[in-house]
Amino acid sequence: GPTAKIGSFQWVHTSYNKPGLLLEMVQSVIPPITFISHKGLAGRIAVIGGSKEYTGAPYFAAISALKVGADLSHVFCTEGASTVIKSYSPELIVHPILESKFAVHETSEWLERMHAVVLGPGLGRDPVVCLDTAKSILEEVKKKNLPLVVDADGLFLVTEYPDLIKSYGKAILTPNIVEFGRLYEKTMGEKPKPEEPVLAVKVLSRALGNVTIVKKGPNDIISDGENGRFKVKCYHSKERS
Ligand SMILES: NC(=O)C1=CN([C@@H]2O[C@H](COP(=O)(O)OP(=O)(O)OC[C@H]3O[C@@H](n4cnc5c(N)ncnc54)[C@H](OP(=O)(O)O)[C@@H]3O)[C@@H](O)[C@H]2O)[C@@H](O)CC1
Ligand SMILES: Nc1ncnc2c1ncn2[C@@H]1O[C@H](COP(=O)(O)OP(=O)(O)OP(=O)(O)O)[C@@H](O)[C@H]1O
Repeated sequence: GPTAKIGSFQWVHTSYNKPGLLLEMVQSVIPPITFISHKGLAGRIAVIGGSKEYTGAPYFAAISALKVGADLSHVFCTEGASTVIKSYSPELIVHPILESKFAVHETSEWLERMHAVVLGPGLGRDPVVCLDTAKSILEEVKKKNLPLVVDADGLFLVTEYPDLIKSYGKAILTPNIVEFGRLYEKTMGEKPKPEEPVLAVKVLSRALGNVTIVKKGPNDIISDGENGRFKVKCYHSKERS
């Protein structure tokens, strides 16, 4: 299939046959540099995640947003994670508010200015922080109609309450094989059939009202239940990123 080189990774996009299409798609999302733009216009990202135990995952999500071109990256985490994440990088803006009783309100005010949200990396599964606060924050994200990526413990939350994400067209779920299996079983009432991995992703996406699912693995399988069903194969060293 056609290939495009991005950094040291080579991606093969298997269902489109036009050479260079992926590169064109990437170019189309890069904003032009002009003299009238200012810091923030190329992307303000919110990462909801980070707990006493897990500080790496939210850091990587937030710093990756900056590395691919966003201007500002905020992390909304617990007190215990905050100083650690701040000291990984002076570039991140870190709000230690997830345990505050005003967490939802305060986060929601910040969300007014955000362009996209990532929910779940390193969030943990605390009944209050994850199942209560993060749940309410997800509702706020939906009210504001913001693009949303749900990963890690955000997927745990969504597996507890699949209706939370149902038919939210701006959601992208990024389960690994284990997270996918749990969400599939909860939603479909049976385990996914391993012999039909692509169909399983499509079926789950449909059952959740066509949210986009990126099932990670040796082949990432991406589907919105209808169009653009494809596999992305990633050729690089076995060391993963
Ligand atoms: N540095 C940080 O801040 C990070 C923070 N993170 C945080 O960690 C927390 C727990 O997340 P988790 O994935 O370890 O636990 P869970 O979902 O219970 O699964 C455990 C079971 O699933 C299996 N298994 C797992 N992955 C698999 C795979 N890809 N492919 C195949 N099998 C796989 C695994 O099998 P095993 O390897 O033991 O054989 C085991 O049986 C969560 O709070 C998250 O936010 C992480 O996101 C990482 C970095
Ligand atoms: N067996 C594999 N061989 C090569 N690359 C893989 C393999 N499995 C996963 N990957 C790559 O690693 C990425 C993350 O998939 P993985 O299954 O490790 O998810 P994860 O456990 O949620 O990891 P992370 O928390 O780092 O996102 C995939 O998108 C893919 O690019």
